[in-house]
Amino acid sequence: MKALAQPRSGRFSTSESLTPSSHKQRPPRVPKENIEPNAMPPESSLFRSPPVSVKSPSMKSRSPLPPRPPPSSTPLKRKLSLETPAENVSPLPSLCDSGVQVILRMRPLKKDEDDDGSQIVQKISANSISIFDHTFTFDSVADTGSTQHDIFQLVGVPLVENCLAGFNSSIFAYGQTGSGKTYTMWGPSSSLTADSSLNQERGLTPRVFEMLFSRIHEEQTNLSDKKISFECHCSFLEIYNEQITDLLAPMQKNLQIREDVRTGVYVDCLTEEYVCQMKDVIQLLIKGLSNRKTGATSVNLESSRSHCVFTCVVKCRSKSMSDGSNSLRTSRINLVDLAGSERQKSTRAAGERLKEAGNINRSLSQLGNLIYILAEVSQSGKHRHVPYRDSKLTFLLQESLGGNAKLAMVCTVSPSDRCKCETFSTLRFAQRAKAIKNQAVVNETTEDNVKFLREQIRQLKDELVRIKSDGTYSESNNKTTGWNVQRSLNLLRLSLCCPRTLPVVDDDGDEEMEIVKEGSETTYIEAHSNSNVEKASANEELISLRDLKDLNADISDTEAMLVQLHDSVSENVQDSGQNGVVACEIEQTTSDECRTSSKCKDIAYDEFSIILNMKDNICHGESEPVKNPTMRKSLNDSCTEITEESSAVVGSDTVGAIVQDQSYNFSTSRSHFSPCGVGIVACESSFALTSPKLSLSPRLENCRSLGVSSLMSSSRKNMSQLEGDPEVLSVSFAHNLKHSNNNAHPTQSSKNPFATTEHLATSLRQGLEIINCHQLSSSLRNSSFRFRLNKIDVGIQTHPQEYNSSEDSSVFICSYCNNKAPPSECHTRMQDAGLQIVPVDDCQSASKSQPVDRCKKLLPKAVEKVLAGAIRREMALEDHCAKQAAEITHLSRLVQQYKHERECMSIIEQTARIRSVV
Ligand SMILES: Nc1ncnc2c1ncn2[C@@H]1O[C@H](COP(=O)(O)OP(=O)(O)OP(=O)(O)O)[C@@H](O)[C@H]1O
Repeated sequence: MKALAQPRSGRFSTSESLTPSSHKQRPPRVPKENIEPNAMPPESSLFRSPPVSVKSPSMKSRSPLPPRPPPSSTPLKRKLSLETPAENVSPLPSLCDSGVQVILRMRPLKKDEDDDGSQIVQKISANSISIFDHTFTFDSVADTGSTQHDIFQLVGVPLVENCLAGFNSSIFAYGQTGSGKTYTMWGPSSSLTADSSLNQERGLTPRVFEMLFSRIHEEQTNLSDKKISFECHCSFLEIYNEQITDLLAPMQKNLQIREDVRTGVYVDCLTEEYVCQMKDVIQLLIKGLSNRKTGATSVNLESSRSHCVFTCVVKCRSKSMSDGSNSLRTSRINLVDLAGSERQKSTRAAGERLKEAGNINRSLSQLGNLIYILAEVSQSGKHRHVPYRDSKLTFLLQESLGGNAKLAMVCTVSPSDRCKCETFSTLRFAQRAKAIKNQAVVNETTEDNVKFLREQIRQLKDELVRIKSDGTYSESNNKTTGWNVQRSLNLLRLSLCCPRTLPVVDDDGDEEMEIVKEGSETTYIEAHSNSNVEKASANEELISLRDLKDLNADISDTEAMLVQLHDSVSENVQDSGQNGVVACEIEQTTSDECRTSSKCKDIAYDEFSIILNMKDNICHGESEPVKNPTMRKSLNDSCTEITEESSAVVGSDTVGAIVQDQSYNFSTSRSHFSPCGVGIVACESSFALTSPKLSLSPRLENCRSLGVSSLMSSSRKNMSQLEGDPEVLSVSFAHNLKHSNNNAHPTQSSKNPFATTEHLATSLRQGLEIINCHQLSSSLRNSSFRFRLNKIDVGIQTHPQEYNSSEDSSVFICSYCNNKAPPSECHTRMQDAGLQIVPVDDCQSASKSQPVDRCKKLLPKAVEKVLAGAIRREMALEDHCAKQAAEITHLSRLVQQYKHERECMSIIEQTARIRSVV
């Protein structure tokens, strides 16, 4: 059985609520109603709408509240905004923007409090009090002499009238323990007797129902032109230690709060009793209150230890005698007696009482927080997260707090000096509550509504048939129905685009809250999880979104890497200039020139040689005769540290290095391996560009903060030979990366996440193509790498086979003197030195102050370390990126499939909803 069902005709009769994404959305808040806070509701006007402010555009523009969607966005909304209460001709509910009515009630001093008879709280006018030179103003102040009848007149009568007019209405009693909340709401238990009408102490609730039944009878008698029937159903629950218990069936504990698109929030399995007379209500009150958790504290002998909510849903069906039109008004009354806040110091609670007190205070604090936020939103107009789901109380009563209900709050205080802290706290709470603006609507469905909705159903059915038949969507039909079939899809798109910060679809606090609490995906899920079907889809969606989120993060990382690589590739292309030789090539640039060349220096610092090239060279190197088996194994494993013994490398390539502003030049022989086995053995692969591997996407997260940049010396000419103009590729790549980055950025949205995903994949592919081109080119020609390791700037340069083949292969650069020398001679020298890589100006520097030995030791180790690490990373990244690429493809397919299913699902759901409404 459903209870606490919030009639939401004001919601669901708007087109907004007809969309799957908006069923939880609160009606947008509008400017403050221009009525006196304490103004009584309209004269008994069951079928006359209560005062409603007409929202003119100018009024809207002055609103401090969050901007609303344009009123003409949908037909239903348009009607809603144009409606005037006087005319009351619209089939749609009238709208009433109302502030919270706050009454301050002071209970008389108790005997034990009456030390000197002085009261710290003084009533200074009908609606204000003073306390220690502070003045607080509310809607009304009921001092110690006020009676139960006074309170009823202040809040009870308006509640009844509002209820009969079709508004949801709530009264909350808030205050510290022992301040008189229970007394105010129900009266003393002795007052709840069969003949309670004679008891002057009976509380607000019995008085309200007395009046309600009386007014119902009155309406049925007086309005002779209409046939009217009323139905009232009551439920009674308590929230004790964050668990809901049915007070009318106390065996039913730990009930769950659920939400329904049509009826709103309700408590599952809560007993609802039909009541038609006062006696019925009194019985329920007695039963419920006797089941409520109470306990004795030092402050209150019969302290309520739970929040309790008495709810009555009143349905009024009327049929006009003149034109035979039917209408249904549904309103809901919530009478809430909150547990009292208490300080352990004053109540000296212990054991179970202490635990209760903790829960009570926490729950009240969450309520206070929510009130604070709602007040701030109402006053500043700023959009904020409203944490309705922080507690059962706020979640259950969310409609009363800032939503579709008229709310009155009776704040009770003790005038005793002992309670000044709690009293101040209550006064501040009351002041904040006063600032909240609810937006109540008349919950009425008329025949015109039904006609309108029938027409919508017809159109939706047509749309559904059309989409089922050809899978297309008609925008024109969308305009006529006012319902956007693609909205859910757009939400998905937005979610996909901004997985970390989902868009707030409307100024609905609850949805916003989900964003903060559950994360972006959850928001979307929550917003769509009011049916099992939706939940199932939502779960799938969640999985997809999470996957995409992770994937996006990975792609972002990869892209960042690619951008860096691309930058350096571009730079390298520039540096290569016309001759295609890197600027720092040792053969063409002396070490001094390198040092003095700012360009060279800039490049040298914080840059690292291209990892991919190393990998490629290793692969190519395998086809070369391997004279050092140890090294070969090392290469193949790619992960082991290369030992110095295995570093007797000589190839036809030349390796240059710059160590701490010193340039070194090294010669290698083709018949040997380098210590790192990378980029030194010349390759013989073809220039022909085969399809590049998709997976290469270096990732530098563990790269010891090495700045990475490729300095491969591939000329434009070579690139063109490979495939197209490299610059064209580069530009395209850069453009794509930039574009992809923009789209992938969490705070930025894109219109098409599917395109984004594919776009990223495309960018990755293109980027990798370029890198591979460079790899290929560089491995064939020459390349130089530079990096910085432990404050050492290192550069490595390889010279291509062709280059060397053009030279006399028996002659290469001497690593000692930087002169061309016969290999045997140089080899001997290198062996003597015990190093494969030696300073280029070793001969010269030996005579200088620079300690040559130190450089000799330093360089190989540094190079080995970094290169071995680089190879390892590169291999891992290759696998990783291959997986990513596969994942992207898979997800793209899933998303496309989901898109179609979702569209169809939305239409089916909407049709079902409208059918159920009708
Ligand atoms: N306005 C009042 N006139 C006379 N007696 C009052 C008034 N308000 C409260 N009392 C008395 O004060 C005592 C405490 O009141 P009550 O139980 O209503 O406090 P409470 O705020 O509900 O406390 P708790 O939060 O602990 O349940 C009761 O004995 C009640 O009869």
